[in-house]
Amino acid sequence: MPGFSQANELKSWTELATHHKTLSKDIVLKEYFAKDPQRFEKFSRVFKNEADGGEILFDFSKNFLTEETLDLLVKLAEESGLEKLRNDMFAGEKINFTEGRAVYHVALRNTSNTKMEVDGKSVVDDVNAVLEHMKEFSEQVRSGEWKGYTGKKINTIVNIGIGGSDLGPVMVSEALKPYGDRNLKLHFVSNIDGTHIAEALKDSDPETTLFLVASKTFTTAETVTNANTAKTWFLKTAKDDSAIAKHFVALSTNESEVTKFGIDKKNMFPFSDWVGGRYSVWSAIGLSVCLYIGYENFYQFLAGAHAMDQHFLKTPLKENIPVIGGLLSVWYSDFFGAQTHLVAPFDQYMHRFPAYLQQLSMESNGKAITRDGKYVNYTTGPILFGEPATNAQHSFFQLLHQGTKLIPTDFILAAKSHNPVEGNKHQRMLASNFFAQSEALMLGKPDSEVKAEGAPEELIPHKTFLGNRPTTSILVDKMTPAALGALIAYYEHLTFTEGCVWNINSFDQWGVELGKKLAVKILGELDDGKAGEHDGSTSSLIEAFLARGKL
Ligand SMILES: O=P(O)(O)OC[C@H]1O[C@H](O)[C@@H](O)[C@@H](O)[C@@H]1O
Repeated sequence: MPGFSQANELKSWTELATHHKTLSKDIVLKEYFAKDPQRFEKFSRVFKNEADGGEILFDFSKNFLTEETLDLLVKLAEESGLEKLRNDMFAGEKINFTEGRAVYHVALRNTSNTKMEVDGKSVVDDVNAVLEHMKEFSEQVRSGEWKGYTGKKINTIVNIGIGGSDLGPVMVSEALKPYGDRNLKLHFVSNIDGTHIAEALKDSDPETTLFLVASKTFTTAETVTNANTAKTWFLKTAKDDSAIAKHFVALSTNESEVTKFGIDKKNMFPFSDWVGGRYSVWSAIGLSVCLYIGYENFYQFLAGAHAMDQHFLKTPLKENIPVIGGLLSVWYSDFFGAQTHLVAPFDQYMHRFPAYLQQLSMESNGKAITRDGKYVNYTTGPILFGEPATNAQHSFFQLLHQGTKLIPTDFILAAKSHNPVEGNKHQRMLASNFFAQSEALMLGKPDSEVKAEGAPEELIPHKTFLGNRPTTSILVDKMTPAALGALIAYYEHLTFTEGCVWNINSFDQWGVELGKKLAVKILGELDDGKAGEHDGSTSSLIEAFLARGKL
């Protein structure tokens, strides 16, 4: 445990509160840029990705910060014990103390084969053995050497998993679609809603479909139910249990449940309990990605994340990109009263990125209890949301520009498009929006300008934009596997930084357990056709469902 309980007991927190009083009255971003021609240089950082030689430019200069702010925020990180907690994570210490586990997803992408141990035992060989198995298997499936039970090549992959066993694989395979094998059809089935599996099966042929049952625990009701439905569907045609080995593989930590389900141990891709669900795309859970983009690209994805890990581990805090991102988030949440964090990728392939980040951020830092068991005296994890731009501009950006809420926003763009259609015209239009939005959010539109445009007097307030809305712009060279890996690792370490300052355990998820237990009890009542003891609303709703939903 660190030497403090509540973050707001720290000296730097009090100093930040005093600093905030003056800064919040004074800061007008456009004026700060006019006053300081070096502002961009001071508050932007370039990440050099050793994995593929690419760069990512993080421009923090359109945020509410001065050199004093940054110094105080760095002091806050130091006082909160960020360096120790970070080093403990990289040393395989059990920093997820409520579950007695190490937090070691960084060991899954240890492409430099650095010594990494848990309980004094190296994990490097085990990690590499699974990667080797993934390589061999993905090459067999992609080449057609791996055949279905009737001797046909696999052309459809159905990943059955939910939460961290779904969001990472689906997001990454969408984001890296330009690297995908278009002869492979991918489906991701997560929802217990029968529609999800039914639609995937309608589109599949049992002779050529491979099911990946992805579940860390292999006890998640949705996944086990969907996997059993898939097995029944498959056996209806295949008839023979021995055919399962060619069509079902498991990605899991739970060998006994996997074998009970009927999947052979040799078709199981294991990982360890020190991999949290929302950090598991780097593990065997990423097999669908590996199959789709091929092992070399998957390895590059890991290497890009590893490069960001090294940056996070070794760079002084003031230059440390994810640390700055995390500290800014704390700054907005706890001193400016921001409730949200918007992430808008200007990249259609990244359309599931905000959904992925929702689990990463909100499952990690949606907590209110400090590491020593007290209720926090301040606000913690923001509500993260987002949509790809420019679509988002045409829906909810109205609230960003003229609403009453402060919404710290990240904009992400890759300079080089994978599809430079029409002589790159689309890309130039996309990029012009990326620049225009952050500029407009900062500059606003004063009433004098609206007036000069000839707007009638009564419309002037409606057409005025106050501006001074903070944004972080993230410019990637090209969205390669290594760039995406680094970008995800950036958000992971940003989330880590926030959780450390707030002194909460970012690595458990007890909050999702309650709903699961209650649902099991009510399922029994639905099976019996009678509502049990509930409040008036719940019983009536159950009765109404039973009356209307009869098959
Ligand atoms: O991989 P599993 O074990 O099926 O878990 C799937 C999901 O279940 C729960 O909702 C949480 O624990 C998530 O963090 C997890 O990702």
